[in-house]
Amino acid sequence: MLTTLARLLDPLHGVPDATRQRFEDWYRQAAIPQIRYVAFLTMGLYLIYAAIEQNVETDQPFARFIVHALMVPGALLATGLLSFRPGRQTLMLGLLSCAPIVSVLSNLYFNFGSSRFALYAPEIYLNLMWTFAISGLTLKRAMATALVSLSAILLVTLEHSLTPGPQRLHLIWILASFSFGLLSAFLLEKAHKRMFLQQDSLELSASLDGLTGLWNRSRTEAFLADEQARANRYGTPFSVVLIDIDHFKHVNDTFGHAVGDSVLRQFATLLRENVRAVDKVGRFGGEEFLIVLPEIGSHQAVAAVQALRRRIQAFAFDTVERKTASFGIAEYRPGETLEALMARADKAMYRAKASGRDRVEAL
Ligand SMILES: Nc1nc2c(ncn2[C@@H]2O[C@H](COP(=O)(O)OP(=O)(O)OP(=O)(O)O)[C@@H](O)[C@H]2O)c(=O)[nH]1
Repeated sequence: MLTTLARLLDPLHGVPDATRQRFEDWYRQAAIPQIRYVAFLTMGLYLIYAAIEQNVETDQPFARFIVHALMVPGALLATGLLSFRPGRQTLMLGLLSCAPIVSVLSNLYFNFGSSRFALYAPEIYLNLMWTFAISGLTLKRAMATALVSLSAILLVTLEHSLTPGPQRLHLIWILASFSFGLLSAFLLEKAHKRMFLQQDSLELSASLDGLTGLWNRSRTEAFLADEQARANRYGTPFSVVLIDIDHFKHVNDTFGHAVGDSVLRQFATLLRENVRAVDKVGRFGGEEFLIVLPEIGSHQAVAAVQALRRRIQAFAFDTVERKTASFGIAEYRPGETLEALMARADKAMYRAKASGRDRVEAL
């Protein structure tokens, strides 16, 4: 019940930290173009605003010009330009979080107390909405920025708002813009989180083998390529094991395809449960499987795979009881192609078959 409620408020509630981190990275990348265009557009609008303001009879026209034509547009221009620099995104978000606060403070400094305040106050409301709904900040950051702005506004205007008069209307508009802004930011973030989770589960199901739930062939090959890149970069070893169930055709022919499928599923579970968490187990096709073993050479791989072979040999499969498999191990040789590595594993596996099956061979 509580978990359902928490999930309703935050679709990422209870997901592992790594998934949350991936969401944050994904969200940041998605928000960058939005931040860039919103920053440039707002900068343009501020310049128009400053030009109009110069033609209106106001006090402190020079100081207003400095803030509205130089400081705020300057901060927005810097934000927009920094969005092109991947290494400067923290600075960009810092600027983006500070600009609305500076803008609200300047507005209060110039206008509060003057008879023209009602004319200039809408900028403050707009600022709160902007911070939450369109700036591109995450809910957490927008909330921090808007709360600082709101506290400043309340501190400065509260005394006037408490006495009867039009200032009280100002409080209502502040409350309205804050709450509408907060609501849209909350709903937007929720929608983004849902979208991320959907995309994530689509990506995952596209990487899995439908029958066994293991990684499919193309995903396993991608793991292999990652390991090869890591080995070439850091000089760490890794090994692969090609596994083929012995006389599997006999299972299909004797007990039918459904039993064959069930054996494949149980076999897959056995593989998954008897390797390290870092090992990647994939179904390569039919009754053939591949395990990628990071950080270990063929010597250690043989010991690990012998233990796995014994577990399979001793396992009581439904209907067919005993089933064995043949294993071919190859350790990556720096500089060789993945085709060459796989060809050696394949050769080792056929050697295991030729030597009587239920064996482990390394090449
Ligand atoms: N039930 C089922 N059978 C499959 C699946 N994919 C492949 N097969 C069967 O797996 C069998 C593979 O047999 P073979 O490659 O001839 O070899 P084997 O009988 O395992 O004998 P050895 O490999 O020489 O020990 C074939 O009969 C395929 O039809 C599947 O998804 N489900």
